[in-house]
Amino acid sequence: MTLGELIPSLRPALRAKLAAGIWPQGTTLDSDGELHVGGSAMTRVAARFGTPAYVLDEATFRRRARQYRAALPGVEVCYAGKALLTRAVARWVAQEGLSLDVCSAGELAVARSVHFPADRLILHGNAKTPEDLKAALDYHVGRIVIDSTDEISHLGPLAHDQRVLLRVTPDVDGHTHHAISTGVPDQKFGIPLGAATDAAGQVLDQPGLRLVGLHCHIGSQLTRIGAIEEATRRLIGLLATIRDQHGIVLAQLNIGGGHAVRYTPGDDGFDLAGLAHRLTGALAYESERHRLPAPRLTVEPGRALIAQAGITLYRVITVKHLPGVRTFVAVDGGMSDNPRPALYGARYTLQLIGRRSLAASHPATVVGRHCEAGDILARDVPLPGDIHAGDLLAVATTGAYHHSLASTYNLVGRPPLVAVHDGTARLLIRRETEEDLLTRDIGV
Ligand SMILES: Cc1ncc(COP(=O)(O)O)c(C=O)c1O
Ligand SMILES: N[C@@H](CCCC[NH3+])C(=O)O
Repeated sequence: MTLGELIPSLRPALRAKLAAGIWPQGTTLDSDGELHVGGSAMTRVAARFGTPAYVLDEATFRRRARQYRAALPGVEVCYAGKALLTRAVARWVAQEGLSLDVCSAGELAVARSVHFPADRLILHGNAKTPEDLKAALDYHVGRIVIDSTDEISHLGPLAHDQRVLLRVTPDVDGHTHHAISTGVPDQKFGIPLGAATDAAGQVLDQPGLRLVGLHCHIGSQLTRIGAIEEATRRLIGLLATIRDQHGIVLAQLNIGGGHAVRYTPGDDGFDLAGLAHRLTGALAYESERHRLPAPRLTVEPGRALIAQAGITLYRVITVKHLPGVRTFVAVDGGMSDNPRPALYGARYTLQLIGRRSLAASHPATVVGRHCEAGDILARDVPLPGDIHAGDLLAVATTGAYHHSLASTYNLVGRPPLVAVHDGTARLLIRRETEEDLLTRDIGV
């Protein structure tokens, strides 16, 4: 029996400190190492659903959604479903009054399955297939964001009074990892600023399309709000040029998402209040300068709404101490459930859970079970020196781009996604089984 169990009034004092703003809201670590998320004990979740497991705290997501709506009054907040989309998440998005960005017929099918309001859906994609476009037109999605001049001729003949935005590359560097930097000329998304006025003319020539605004998205995990402000200013300038050239005033300006979150205590956060302030100023100034009515703004955060709501639970399988080299702690997941370290050099905050260790912390490298030396989940993170096989580890801030980026590499089935709320835990996505994997393998 732990001290906390013997003397319940001592429990708060015995709680260990968790880094602020990284774990789901209200997460606590008890004196016995139990981690509570959304009122559920994570050792019980691990026992019930197995490991690895993604856990998602509904209240954290809803709170972030409300914070966004409160910080940006009058601005449409559109959740970018690519970060994590399931039917439950789509319902939460609908209930919180957000719009939803989908970027494939598959994501649209999830939205459709919960009757997500079509007028609050925005379809994205730099290479939408005929199936993507057909699905969007069938469901009458509110807006399609045109990404290329080819797409104008693909979509135009199929559409009837379809509202569209034009995605423009504003030539603004978001100063983020090059793989997720999309505001600069040398990347695949959008139409260059210099070509956008002509492209707008091509859209206006299509009787089936109704051009209602412009879009830009300069990248992901952005910390510099000045870059988003600059892109906004440039696009308002473009609205004026389009008015001057084509005699049409576009009413909508979607400035994308990309707002950063903190994965480790040392990371820069994102100044949402600062962004709101700078956008209000930029919108008023540029609209006045160009004698334009202020367009309705849309923001499209994915990560900033859902990353902090998620954690991942792993079981330690082996520990290798290589003297003078490093300690490798190998867990039962890896790059198939989290490719972000391999893709972007991402770093995380980890916690041993399920027991309290008094051993001193040492740097260890947490690796996965896949057949790649680069299958590293966390390099040189402090873990108790007595960590051993059978221990449980929790990794914070895994709500965004984990489940959605997962693969079945080495034919390891993808983990379940468990939602926690008010002390209950329920399965949103079940674990992928060997039978699931074999079902698609139909040629013998
Ligand atoms: C068009 C568009 N909107 C929104 C997002 C959401 O990005 P994030 O999750 O970084 O907010 C993305 C992804 O970068 C995107 O491509
Ligand atoms: N997958 C990236 C974000 C991509 C954003 C989508 N355009 C990440 O995990 O950081």
